[in-house]
Amino acid sequence: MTSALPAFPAPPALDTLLTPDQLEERLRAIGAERYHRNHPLHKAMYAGELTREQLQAWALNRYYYQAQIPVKDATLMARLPTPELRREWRRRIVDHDGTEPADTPATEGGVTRWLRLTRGLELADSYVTSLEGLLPGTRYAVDAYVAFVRDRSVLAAIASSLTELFSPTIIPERMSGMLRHYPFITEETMAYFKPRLTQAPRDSEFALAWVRAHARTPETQAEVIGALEFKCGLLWTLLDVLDYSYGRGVQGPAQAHIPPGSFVPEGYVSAIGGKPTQHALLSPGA
Ligand SMILES: O=C(O)c1cc(C(=O)O)c2c(n1)C(=O)C(=O)c1cc(C(=O)O)[nH]c1-2
Repeated sequence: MTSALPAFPAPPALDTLLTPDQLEERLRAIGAERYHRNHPLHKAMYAGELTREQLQAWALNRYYYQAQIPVKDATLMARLPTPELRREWRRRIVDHDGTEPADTPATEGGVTRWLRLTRGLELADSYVTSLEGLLPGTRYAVDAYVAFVRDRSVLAAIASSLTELFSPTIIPERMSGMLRHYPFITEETMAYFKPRLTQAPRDSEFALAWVRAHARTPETQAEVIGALEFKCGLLWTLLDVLDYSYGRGVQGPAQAHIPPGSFVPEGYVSAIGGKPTQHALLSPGA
């Protein structure tokens, strides 16, 4: 039995056909307006206005995005029709999952590098990877990305990765702001981000060229625009749910709405009651 309503209906066609340059201009305008670089929580983060516990919550939740990116890419790769496209997507999976120690070159993947950040913030790997303390909103938003690339056209799926066109703007401001403002953040804990500065432009240039070449009707151009809007909304939502759940700065605990079962930092207990998630933290000396 097929369901009556598609999970992600295609948006209505554009009124006019855009040239590839006009389409790219539209996509860049969407990024300038909607990318999570403009989210108030991102700005507060690199301005040094968050507490260590709020950064723990961010890193813990964003781990799920990192962990599901290779799942998303493998889902898409299975749908790609040519060896050239599959090779391109295979490299993305290797970037995130790494290679075997015996492989040449043996590379650490992005998911493992993310754990350096969560460890630097004193979260235990076992707690982070168990996904136990995730906010439900994080889980729904990230799962929607995997479902989107599974259910929509290959063109829309490829276009949904185009937020990476804009990540080279957000990563340097996040890295330098965090290193400057938080004494417990070091180059080592931020190691995840450096390789992304070369990986993201390479990946997004390929995806952009492919989209420019293949979105040549008002229908497909609308799909591409809709895919990028969907993805910007997803990244925005990841920050919205953190903001709502943990608040910002020293006022955070008084503003917090932590859902039952999600990570409860020690500093939130007097405001919200309940118990802190002690097993979330590295044991001293670990
Ligand atoms: O730090 C960021 O703000 C940021 C943003 C994005 C993005 O724009 O989707 C990605 C990443 N990082 C990232 O690290 C990453 O591996 C990644 C993969 C993808 C994707 O859609 O395939 N986006 C992103």
